[in-house]
Amino acid sequence: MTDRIPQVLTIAGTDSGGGAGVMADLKTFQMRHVFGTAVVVAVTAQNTVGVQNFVSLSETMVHDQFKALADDFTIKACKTGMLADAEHVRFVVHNLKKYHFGPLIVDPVMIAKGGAQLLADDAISVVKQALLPLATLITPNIPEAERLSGQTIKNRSDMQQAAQKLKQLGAKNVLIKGGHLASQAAADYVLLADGRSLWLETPRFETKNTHGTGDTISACIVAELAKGYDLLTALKTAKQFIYASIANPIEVGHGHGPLNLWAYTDGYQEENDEI
Ligand SMILES: Nc1ncnc2c1ncn2[C@@H]1O[C@H](COP(=O)(O)OP(=O)(O)OP(=O)(O)O)[C@@H](O)[C@H]1O
Ligand SMILES: Cc1ncc(COP(=O)(O)O)c(N)n1
Repeated sequence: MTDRIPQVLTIAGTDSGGGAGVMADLKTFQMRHVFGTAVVVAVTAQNTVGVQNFVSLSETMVHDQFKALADDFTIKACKTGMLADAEHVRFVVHNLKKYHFGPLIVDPVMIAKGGAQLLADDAISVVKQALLPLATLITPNIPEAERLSGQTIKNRSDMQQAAQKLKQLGAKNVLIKGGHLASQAAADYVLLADGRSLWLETPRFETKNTHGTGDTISACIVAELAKGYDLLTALKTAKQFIYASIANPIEVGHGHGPLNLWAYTDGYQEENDEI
């Protein structure tokens, strides 16, 4: 039997509200025609208004989930999201070194849209020292890039400088998401391993429904890499996917609503039929 469907993995926290974290990742994987699996690091009680509570899983549960997947699946690409604290970052790093899950996208989730802290302060240095050097691509938003690079980011030139610093920390490729920058465009900066750089840009769509945008764009990149596309093609597809998901809003909940993952169409089905 052949592995016709690429299998991918998210290592993150759940969102009971279904818009971010593991749930957003699995929904994105499904929409992008790959088979999604998950190692749950933390469980949040969360909705579109905010995070009410969360608990992280035991060391054994984290290790056992990794082993269960490694024993049975051929994972082509993976990502990390909410990792809770320093201890859990170390558990995850241990497993990422032990097993081969393909290219790793590190989405260094720190603070939820509603303000809840999803990564303890003591974890930042562990992320920098132990996780970043394993990353094929790191995808911080502006506050996360500021924290990791140790510089403030107010404009595009600051984004470019910060990306160089993140590369020096060991991430092979860098995507700094510009959603939090006050600008008319939604402009993200890409610095590639070979030194090439570019801006990925769409119009900014005015909406409060942007819960899970960071999770969704990184999950889409994982899916495209698993299907065999090169990183630049994966990044461009993911940027179009996220724009369509934001610019065709659905109304769910009373706070920052989730994205419309049905909005993007790219003819993937026809392409697939020819295989
Ligand atoms: N209003 C918007 N219109 C269009 N694109 C947007 C908008 N807001 C964010 N984006 C895009 O969505 C992607 C995620 O960006 P953002 O900087 O918001 O990440 P994030 O803070 O990690 O997301 P989140 O915290 O919601 O998960 C980027 O490509 C960004 O440019
Ligand atoms: C489990 C989990 N992971 C990530 C986010 C970030 O998403 P957002 O910034 O849109 O709240 C979240 N809220 N919850």
